[in-house]
Amino acid sequence: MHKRHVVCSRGYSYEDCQATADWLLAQAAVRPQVAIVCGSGMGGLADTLKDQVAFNYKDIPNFPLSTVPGHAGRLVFGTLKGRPCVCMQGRFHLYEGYPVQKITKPMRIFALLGVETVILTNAAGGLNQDFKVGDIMIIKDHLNIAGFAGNHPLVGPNDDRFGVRFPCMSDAYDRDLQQLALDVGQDLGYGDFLRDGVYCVVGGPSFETIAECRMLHKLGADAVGMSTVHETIVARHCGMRVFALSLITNKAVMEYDSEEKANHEEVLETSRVRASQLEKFVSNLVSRIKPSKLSNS
Ligand SMILES: O=P(O)(O)O[C@H]1O[C@H](CO)[C@@H](O)[C@H]1O
Ligand code: HPA
Repeated sequence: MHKRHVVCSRGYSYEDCQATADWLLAQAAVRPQVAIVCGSGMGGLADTLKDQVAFNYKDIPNFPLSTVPGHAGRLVFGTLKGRPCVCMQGRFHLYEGYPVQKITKPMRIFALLGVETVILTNAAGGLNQDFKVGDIMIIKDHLNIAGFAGNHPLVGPNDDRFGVRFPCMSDAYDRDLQQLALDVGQDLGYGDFLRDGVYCVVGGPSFETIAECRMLHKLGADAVGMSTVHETIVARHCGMRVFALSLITNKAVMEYDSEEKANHEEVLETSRVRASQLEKFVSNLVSRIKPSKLSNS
């Protein structure tokens, strides 16, 4: 009982999430069906929303703050090809020092806003040797190595109002949405740089060693990054569908004679180069997602 009180009082309880959702619902007329999270350097996605109502994270009650370059820190409501959406222009990462419950709290708030589908985007290093910088990888599965050891967003008392104690993750990434994204990519002529694969989350903020990259690849990962998986788990826990993609912004360094060095500037530069194609991809995908219930916005 005491333990439950401690966890709830940190600001991640159902009531805390509901209070933030109520505040947002009172400020914005849009009732979003789709939530989009912008990866590093991909904040331009949010700028494509029409009829925007935007909030700086610092002005939203009980919302974390963005601290990473390439993550502006704004929550943008609006429409994308007529579909009501909310977009996180900036996400939170474990290495910023936030507890995993805090970086995933926006997912619970989205569920309480009535969001049905979450689209997560990220920048990632390519481990699969067939991948090239600039490829877009549709995430079909993930490896949550830290999660095996207990650094998992659902650790703590379970609130059944969000979801079940032991949620299934074999269907974490919605297969219909993956197929729809492939169709959208083909229609846009993106076939040459559209892939699918397994994303592995690491804690960061240092990039991986050569031995770590080789290990992750052997374990079945095609791309490595420092986000997304925690958000996926929490979004699934509260019943939302998830589609996720990685932009391969750099090749993971796998050879000892390589002169390459992973760096955040290259990550942001690759995101900039692919920005308009990513925006088209996501907006076309959003326009073709069938809502499961009729919106009143
Ligand atoms: O996953 P997103 O937020 O796109 O950011 C990726 O880019 C940063 C490293 O350059 C890390 O934060 C990594 O996770
Ligand atoms: O190579 C990487 N490793 C981890 N995170 C990343 N985010 C972009 N590129 C990378």
